[in-house]
Amino acid sequence: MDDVITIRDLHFSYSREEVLRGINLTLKQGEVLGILGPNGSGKSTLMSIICGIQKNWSGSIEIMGSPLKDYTGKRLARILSYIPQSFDPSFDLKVETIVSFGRNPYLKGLSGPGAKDYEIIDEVMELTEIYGFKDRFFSTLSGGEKQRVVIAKALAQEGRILLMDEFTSHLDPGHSRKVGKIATDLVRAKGLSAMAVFHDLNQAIEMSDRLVFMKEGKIEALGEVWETVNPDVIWKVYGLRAQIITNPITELPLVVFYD
Ligand SMILES: Nc1ncnc2c1ncn2[C@@H]1O[C@H](COP(=O)(O)OP(=O)(O)OP(=O)(O)O)[C@@H](O)[C@H]1O
Repeated sequence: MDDVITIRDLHFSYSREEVLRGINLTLKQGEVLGILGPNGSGKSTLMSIICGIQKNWSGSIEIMGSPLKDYTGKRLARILSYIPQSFDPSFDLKVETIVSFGRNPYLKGLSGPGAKDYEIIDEVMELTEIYGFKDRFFSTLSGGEKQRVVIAKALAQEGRILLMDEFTSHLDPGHSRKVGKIATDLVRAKGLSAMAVFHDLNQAIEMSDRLVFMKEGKIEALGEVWETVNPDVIWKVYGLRAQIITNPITELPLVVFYD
């Protein structure tokens, strides 16, 4: 498998204290890489560096074989789609308009989206089950509905790499599974690659090919699910005692906490 993102010795600090302290990891073509770790361990910071929001980092990051620092914003946006934890537009806009922003990296000059763009916009709104309220204003939606709009916008961007930061955390269990599955099925069907931050360990196990456990800006464990999910790692990372059993349906690890 080729690597679509390669990160070597990444360091970053917002002020004096380092938040990322020597991160080494790769995202392989076609995989979902789940990122786990307690609050403040640096997961969102890592995502925001990869998608070009945070700048003053040191180390090396290559995306599709080119240094991240060589990308323009528009070129990066055609490759990377970022789904943040929350999205707060400064103006209240209709759902369809927000989803259509996903097509911006493809538009020329001041021209708006064309027929082909609208085909894609409609398709992703159907997929994420928001088509029914495409003419409503964003501010009138529930938290979970808003999150589905943000996911649709990212899908409309058609990046080869999806970066998803706790992207199902506002969703009810039904939509969380459904939207999670849409994203991972899409990654697999279209040969995309994804990095996704999770807090729910069992959801991360189900959705990911490999897992990264972060703690205090460092990687504690990295590898396939059965290699990384064990009581020692969970104790070190979260300070929680857990037993790992085999999920009788998926045959994947199932984490049961007993603290
Ligand atoms: N804009 C900022 N300015 C200063 N410090 C920040 C800023 N954003 C994050 N931090 C700090 O950086 C550290 C890592 O934060 P980050 O948001 O990356 O963690 P996280 O693992 O994503 O946490 P969570 O699970 O709570 O979302 C934390 O100590 C946080 O307080």
